[in-house]
Amino acid sequence: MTNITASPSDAAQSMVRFDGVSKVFPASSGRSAFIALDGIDYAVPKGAITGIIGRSGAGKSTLIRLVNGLETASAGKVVVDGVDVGGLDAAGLRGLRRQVGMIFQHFNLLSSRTVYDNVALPLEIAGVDRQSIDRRVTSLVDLVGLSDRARRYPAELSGGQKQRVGIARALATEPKLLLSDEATSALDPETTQSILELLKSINRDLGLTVLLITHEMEVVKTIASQVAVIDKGKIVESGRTFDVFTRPVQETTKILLSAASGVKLPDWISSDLKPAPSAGDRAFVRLIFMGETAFKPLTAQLAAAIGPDLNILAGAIDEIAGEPFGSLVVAYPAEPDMLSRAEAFYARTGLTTEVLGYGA
Ligand SMILES: Nc1ncnc2c1ncn2[C@@H]1O[C@H](COP(=O)(O)OP(=O)(O)OP(=O)(O)O)[C@@H](O)[C@H]1O
Repeated sequence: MTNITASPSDAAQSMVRFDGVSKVFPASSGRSAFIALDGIDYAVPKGAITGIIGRSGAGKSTLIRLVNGLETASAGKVVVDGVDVGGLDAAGLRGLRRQVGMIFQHFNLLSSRTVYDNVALPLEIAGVDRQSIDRRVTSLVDLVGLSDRARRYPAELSGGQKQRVGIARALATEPKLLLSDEATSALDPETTQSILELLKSINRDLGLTVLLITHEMEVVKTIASQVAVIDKGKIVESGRTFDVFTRPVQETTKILLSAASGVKLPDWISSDLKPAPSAGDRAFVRLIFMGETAFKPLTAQLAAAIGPDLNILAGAIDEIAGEPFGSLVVAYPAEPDMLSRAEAFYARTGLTTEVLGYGA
């Protein structure tokens, strides 16, 4: 298991730290007690966009709701910018929620209030004076590109515009941390991209830390520099998005990412592959191009090293967390001299490879 354990030096660098956090929902009306989170140790770095991914029911929502005190931990500590959330009284929690904004899948806007008044609401609750509210709301509505819609009601807005209002409202109290709970899951792909661009620019320009949960791998791949994978209430893998997406270790991660990164072999090939070669078989190998190797003409060199028996089956070039990433699936005879020539070539060029199996 790869895991980020906060050391004293990175404690100062983390916006959120989960220290041995568990959450047990007690038994109720015929349901037995349920362990939703089980010993989470994880540090969310300051200033970054971090994604939490996992299957439905893995514990993502529970984890994120612990950060702003919407849930309380059954064991362990959740520390937000140095403050132990479990130790806060009601006034402390109100203060925390000014520091931690949140956006939701279904926007959660008040339908009876205009765009302007929805964004103003957290400031009214915080007792900010009218003039300061006006200044702040005007600039936030402008920041999210809705100046011409400020007097409209939610029902008059598209989904993307509603989420822009949600973002402006979440930023009203100048939080240090923005939590995003499936914020683009109800939006079409084009609108999703525009919301992700907005979140990216807010992260970059305001230095706001973003922690998002999503079942959409594209979202993480597009904007998150860090990712953690949660499965049955445990963090099973975490690290730089590029590393986790290009070299997933855990089976859960591989399944989650299979459609989002690299090239998937057609089923008619992958279902027939064996772990060891028989006479006359070919080796099916995935070549991964990243960093410098993404820009080198290695396919032609591989063809020269293997000869005319090299078969290129599938390929794609992609970008993960802003870094280029290419993947090519090739096949060649699994004969000893051919395999050793290929191995020598991979060693010489530093290409990352994965033997998918052997078959005809
Ligand atoms: N208040 C509750 N009482 C009892 N069980 C709960 C409660 N809230 C969540 N759970 C259970 O805890 C588990 C984790 O739920 P959670 O909503 O955190 O998962 P998730 O990864 O966000 O899933 P999804 O992507 O489907 O929203 C689920 O099995 C859920 O049924």
